[in-house]
Amino acid sequence: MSSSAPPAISARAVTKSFGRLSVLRGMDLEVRRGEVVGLLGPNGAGKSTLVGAIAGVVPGTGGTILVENLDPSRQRDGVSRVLGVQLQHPVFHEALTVREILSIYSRFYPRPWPVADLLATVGLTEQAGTRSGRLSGGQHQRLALATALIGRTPVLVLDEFTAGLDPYARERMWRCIEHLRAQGTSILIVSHSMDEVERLCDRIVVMRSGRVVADASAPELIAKARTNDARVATLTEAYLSLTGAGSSDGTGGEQR
Ligand SMILES: Nc1ncnc2c1ncn2[C@@H]1O[C@H](COP(=O)(O)OP(=O)(O)OP(=O)(O)O)[C@@H](O)[C@H]1O
Repeated sequence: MSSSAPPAISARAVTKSFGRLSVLRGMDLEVRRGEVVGLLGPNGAGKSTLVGAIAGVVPGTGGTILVENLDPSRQRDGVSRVLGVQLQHPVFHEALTVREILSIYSRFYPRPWPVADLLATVGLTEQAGTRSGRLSGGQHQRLALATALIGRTPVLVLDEFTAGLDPYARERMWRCIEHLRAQGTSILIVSHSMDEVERLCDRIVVMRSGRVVADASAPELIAKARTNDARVATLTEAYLSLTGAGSSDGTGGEQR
């Protein structure tokens, strides 16, 4: 891809507060075209808030966000044509079947993934006629991923897309992402799985308390953490070292 092409996603100095809680505190993140980037951070660090801001569904966000040079807060229609998003807790109409939900989503895109093919890809063929309210947790998660993929958009943002999936389904989804990556799709993956980001991502952004604490490849992150602690040998150990071990103590926003 030409180096002059704008990034798939560019977030600069992004801020967001909920009342007195400052959740994003000058967050920077870039996903270049064709790149797969992982976003890691403790519970409450602000990852899903950033995903919502990129999707244009978090009002009152400061800083600059561009998706393929489009502003999600002002150019929602344009952004929705280039960006597929899986939110962390999507809600579907419980009375609609899996096939009906995907058929509705497919109408928003000019060249959607054929529903039957997509059902096979995410392993939901047998549940095509099942109402979404009757799906198991993992099946609901597969449906959520399918709604993000159906537009065959050049940019994807996936928020914990394999959470709750069995190992077989997880492997299947990882292969699907590898296939999309090979086709040049630009992807941001929010995850708590070190295996997942190590396997899929070219680069990993680690955030804490609404800011970036590291942005590098997995081997670079390990090397960086090792300069402070020579015992660091794995990505998990590097992550714990970079974010402060045992840091799931309200490590999200800070009161202003
Ligand atoms: N709509 C909202 N109103 C008030 N506070 C919110 C809202 N959405 C998120 N928050 C708060 O913002 C902080 C960051 O939440 P966010 O969901 O972005 O974290 P996260 O990094 O995605 O966490 P996790 O890993 O647990 O999914 C949390 O303290 C959360 O309670």
